[in-house]
Amino acid sequence: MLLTSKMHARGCRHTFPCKPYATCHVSKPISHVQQRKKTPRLGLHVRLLQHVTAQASSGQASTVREEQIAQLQQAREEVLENFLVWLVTNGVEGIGMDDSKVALFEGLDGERGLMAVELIAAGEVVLRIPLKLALTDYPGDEESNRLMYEVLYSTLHSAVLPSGAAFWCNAQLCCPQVLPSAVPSPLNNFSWEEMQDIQWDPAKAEIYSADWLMTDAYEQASNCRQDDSDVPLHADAAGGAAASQAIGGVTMERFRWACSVVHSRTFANAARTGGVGVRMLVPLVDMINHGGDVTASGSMEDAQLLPTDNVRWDLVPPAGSAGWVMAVKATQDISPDQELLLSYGDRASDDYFVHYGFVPPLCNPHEKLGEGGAALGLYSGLLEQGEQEQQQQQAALLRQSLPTQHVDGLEGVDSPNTSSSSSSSSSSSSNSSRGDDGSKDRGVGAEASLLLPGWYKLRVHAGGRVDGILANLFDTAAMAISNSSSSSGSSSSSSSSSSSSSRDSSVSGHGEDDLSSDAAVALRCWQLLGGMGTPLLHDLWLLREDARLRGAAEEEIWRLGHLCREQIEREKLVRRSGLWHHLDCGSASSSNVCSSSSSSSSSSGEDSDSVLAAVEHEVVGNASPSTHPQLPLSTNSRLCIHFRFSFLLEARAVGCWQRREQAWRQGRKQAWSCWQQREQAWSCWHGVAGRGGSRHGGGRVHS
Ligand SMILES: C[S@@+](CC[C@H](N)C(=O)[O-])C[C@H]1O[C@@H](n2cnc3c(N)ncnc32)[C@H](O)[C@@H]1O
Repeated sequence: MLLTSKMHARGCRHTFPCKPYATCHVSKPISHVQQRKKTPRLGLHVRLLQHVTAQASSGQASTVREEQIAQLQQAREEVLENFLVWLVTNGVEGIGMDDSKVALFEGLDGERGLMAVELIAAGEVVLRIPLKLALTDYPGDEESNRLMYEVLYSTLHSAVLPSGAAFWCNAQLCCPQVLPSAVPSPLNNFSWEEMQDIQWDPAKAEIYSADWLMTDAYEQASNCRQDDSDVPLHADAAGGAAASQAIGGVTMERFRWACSVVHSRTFANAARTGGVGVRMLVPLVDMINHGGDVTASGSMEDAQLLPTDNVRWDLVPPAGSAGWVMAVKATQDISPDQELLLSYGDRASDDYFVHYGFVPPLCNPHEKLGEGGAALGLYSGLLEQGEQEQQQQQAALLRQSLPTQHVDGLEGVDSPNTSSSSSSSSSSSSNSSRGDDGSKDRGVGAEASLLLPGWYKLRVHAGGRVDGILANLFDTAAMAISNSSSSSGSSSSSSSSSSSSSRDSSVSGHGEDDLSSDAAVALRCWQLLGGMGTPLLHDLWLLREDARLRGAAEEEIWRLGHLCREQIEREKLVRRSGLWHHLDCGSASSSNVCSSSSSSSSSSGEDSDSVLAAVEHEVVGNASPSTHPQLPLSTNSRLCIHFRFSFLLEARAVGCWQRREQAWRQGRKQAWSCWQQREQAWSCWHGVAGRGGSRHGGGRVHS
């Protein structure tokens, strides 16, 4: 079914090098391989950028740089032109011809994509790619270049190696450089030092574990080869045997590259029986960049989401002599010059960061909302190993007390029956190292003590990961606990007769506990942020200075300056609140959130005040770009900072807002009056969580 090496060889020899455009009647290929000056994105092709940056900092004459850039551009243009010709000669429709509405482009950062050159109407099929050109993992397909990929890295040893060999073979023969030389993700190209710069433990853990799996897979496959053993590495005997054949000549580096290509550029359809069906790397479709959802107003306080993707793909069954085709269809009108964007799925930011090497622009509403997949690390690290069993039992108890529609996905939450006691016991064991144990909490000020009960109720022990369903569950759990307590007129321990009374009341009331649970999330954000070495304001300031040094557009510099100013305001708010001192879970926390100097030097309020003032002076005073050892930022550092900022502050906070928004929308006046009463306290929490500045904006009227 798929293109054989022979066909490739024929196509290559006779088509590309000799008469590229005449042969396939492409009359305007060059204009279709458009150069477009795009706003630089995160997730750049590092090698090229590093090259250019190195030249820049070595102070060589700009003409040398320009020449090099021109040469590189020319080489890349050629690659794309050859690729276009290859596509057209192999039956791809919708690109490269006079009447084509779609063109390939390459941004100055080296990222390619597809764009409309003419108006495309919603519903129109814009591209048709014969699936014979794809690399798939469809097992029965003898002709295919098997990309035996089965979602988990652990199976890659029987997967990518065979495909790798075949795949490179194909690529050699058609357009080798069309695939990126390195996928700009931490998995692929972060040094050890850069890894430390990530500062977000769940993401790091994911990278380490994927790294381990890749290494392990490679080693197992190599051993298999060395032993000349026929023992399959995988339950699928064909895959195992293929792996043993294909390892020859494939270096570890190449193997890792193949894994990241597979991860960042393949699509899978859904299997009839559920789960992933056939995984495909489809040329050209793999050039389409991601467009995710945004909130309608651009503010995370808005619950209405708008998709920014404008195309989707469908598999079209064979008709007549033609085989399977992947059809790319517009899902909304696309005007000329607009980029074609495909949704890679509703994922949390760390998923994009780790596997694709970019962070969605502020803000990604799917941090908490994805079903199961959008896992959050909000509560990671709270659980000591030994507690797991106990927590599972408690979770089982809680299950009984929740409305059944909320139970799916529950992994572990304190039981209503035992919430007080278990909270205090677990807080002493699991949080002692973080300094947020009960003794700290006892010293918290009046406003905070209003909020902290929710924190206890929401203590989550879900193996460190919390997903969207679970996050909502926490609310429900808190509601159930609180309502059953209040209906019985006593504390949470009185909710032991879980079941029916808590079910009923949990459905009707969402107010105070919703706020409490938001506070719990906000507090957790605070703590997590506190665990990071780099102060947020400093991060933001670095981003802005970097943008200025890079000569970024005024708009971008202004935006970053604006974010800095907002953050300064938040930090001032937190200082004024008094909560600052009470909730200081250690000097790292305070300095991290609220100062721009290193954690060790800023544990005292005065120190950090003066640093804040200094940054304020720089930011507000719009001083000329500062010199700083980290400047200009490397691509990876910039990516890390965006990740920290976007993921931790904005995304984490959105959960609080969305849930409150929900309460408002559902007309829960109780929630609103509660909100008003706690206005003061909330400004503090939201200052911490990063949404304080815009809370009053947007003209929303609640009565
Ligand atoms: C399927 S490929 C898309 C084509 C890719 N731009 C290229 O040049 O080959 C996925 C990669 O494109 C980049 N990418 C896709 N969507 C992006 C986005 N919204 N922002 C930044 N980079 C994006 C990332 O580097 C990602 O790993």
